[in-house]
Amino acid sequence: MGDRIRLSSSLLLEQRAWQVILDREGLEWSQPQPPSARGEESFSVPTSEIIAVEETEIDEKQSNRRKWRKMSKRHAFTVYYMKRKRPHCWRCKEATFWCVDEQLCNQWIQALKELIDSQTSRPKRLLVYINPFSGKKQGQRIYEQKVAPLFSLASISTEVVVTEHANHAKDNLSEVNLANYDGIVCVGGDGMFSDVMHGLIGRTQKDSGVDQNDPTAPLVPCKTRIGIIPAGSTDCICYATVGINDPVTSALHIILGDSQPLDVSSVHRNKTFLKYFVSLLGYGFYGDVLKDSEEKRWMGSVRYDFAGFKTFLSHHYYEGTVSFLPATHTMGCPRDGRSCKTKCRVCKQSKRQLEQLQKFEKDRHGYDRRNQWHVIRGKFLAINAANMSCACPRSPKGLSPSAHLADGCADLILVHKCSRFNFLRYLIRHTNEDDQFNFTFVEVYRIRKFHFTSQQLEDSDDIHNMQKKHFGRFCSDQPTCCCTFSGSTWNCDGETLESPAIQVEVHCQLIKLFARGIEPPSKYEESPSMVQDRSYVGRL
Ligand SMILES: Nc1ncnc2c1ncn2[C@@H]1O[C@H](COP(=O)(O)OP(=O)(O)OP(=O)(O)O)[C@@H](O)[C@H]1O
Repeated sequence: MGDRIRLSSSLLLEQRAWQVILDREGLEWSQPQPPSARGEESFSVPTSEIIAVEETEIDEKQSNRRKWRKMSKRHAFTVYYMKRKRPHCWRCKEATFWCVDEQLCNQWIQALKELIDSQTSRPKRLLVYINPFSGKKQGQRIYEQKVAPLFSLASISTEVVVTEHANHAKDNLSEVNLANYDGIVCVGGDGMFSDVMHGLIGRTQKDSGVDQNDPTAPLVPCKTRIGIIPAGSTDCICYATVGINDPVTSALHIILGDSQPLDVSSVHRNKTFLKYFVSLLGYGFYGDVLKDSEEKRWMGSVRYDFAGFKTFLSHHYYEGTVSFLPATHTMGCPRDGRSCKTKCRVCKQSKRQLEQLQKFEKDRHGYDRRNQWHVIRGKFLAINAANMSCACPRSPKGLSPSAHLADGCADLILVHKCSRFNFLRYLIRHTNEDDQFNFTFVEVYRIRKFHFTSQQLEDSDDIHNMQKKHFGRFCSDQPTCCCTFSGSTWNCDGETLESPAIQVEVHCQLIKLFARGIEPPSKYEESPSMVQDRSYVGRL
């Protein structure tokens, strides 16, 4: 605790007397004379984890309790704070302290309010977009029952927009006055997040006069943070940045004003902007699974397993050229086993070094980077660019377990043509402890930029004519292959993208989320056992 004590009083909690101390570091309560059987009891909540304070309404039953009869008047205040329930899962807890007089009670409430207000990173006004059709169509219910009461407890005002069509949030963000809000919240899945992200990045570039179609234009980072309340059928971005898909935990990250910078990659074809992604851009296997699953939406969530199995059996491979610029500014590499954690040092240092490198490249205008590009021609079962680990409940370590959220890099994973059995071994390694990159047919690089051109496009300027002319070309050297099409689709953060040639660039820390990355397990162990175990949310 800090040395500047603001308040120190003897207060009652759960009918026992405690010495309660408040300073700028937080709130601490301990037993002045611990009963010998119980041993010393002391609890603390850091300021950054105090959610709210309220004067407590005292009902008849409470005021008639034996201990209270000694006091002439009854006054109490309740402190709401964040408690780690299990790894990555947070809850709002409460502790009610009883004071001997009204003046003391008001003094405590005032001091706690001042302390909470000193947390300037916390949002006061939020713009909330809810997709009513996300996942199991529970978005609105989840928001109203689990999230809105917490926002109101934390005195956050909200403007809620229930989306009426695809891209509603994106379109809306092009015209709202962003200065009116401290953050944007999306309630839905990865698609909804993507809508909000595209809206916010597009708006920021437009306001700054940056042309998104220019692949060489440095993008302006967005100031407004985005919060994700997971309610979709796929919530991978929330999982990879918070560690769990839990609406209450995400709401608490927003309330406490967490901030997690995130890299965003842009996808262009020549001078046309196509899309942004923060998680995965996958061609071949992951593109085909997505395309097939989109055609089978009527199957519900089982469509992903079905499409995955079918795509695995079809075993298509794709020919093309990948060229990439390796990341030289970062001290991390894809197989170093150093996963991205809260306050990641790799991300911080990489950002600093990238800024120096970009300044050097700018100063030496015309600096020839061509000789630094690597070129790989081949036949690929999958080409994946992972901007983050891409961990999800199905694959808790993700496609690239050591990829970082904010280091200005992506991990480019090239899975060359191999037997079905070997490809199955590769896929299985995403679910166990073994290194999924330890195969001769898998290459992985940490990169800043990459280009891909499919074989068809290299052969001709007109891809459509080429598909007709060379139909089945890729099957010709694999007689058993039953392939009836020659190009794959890109899986761009769960949205399909058709383009036989793309240019990708990672933009370091372009956006910020209300999150803090993955907390190490020690954080959970440090969390104090609490005197009261009444969950605020549990009562809602
Ligand atoms: N009211 C609406 N009607 C139809 N589509 C909408 C609506 N609001 C948002 N969308 C679109 O729905 C898409 C998917 O949304 P979201 O990711 O929230 O749900 P999901 O169930 O997880 O989706 P998916 O199953 O595609 O992963 C988004 O691209 C978004 O633009």
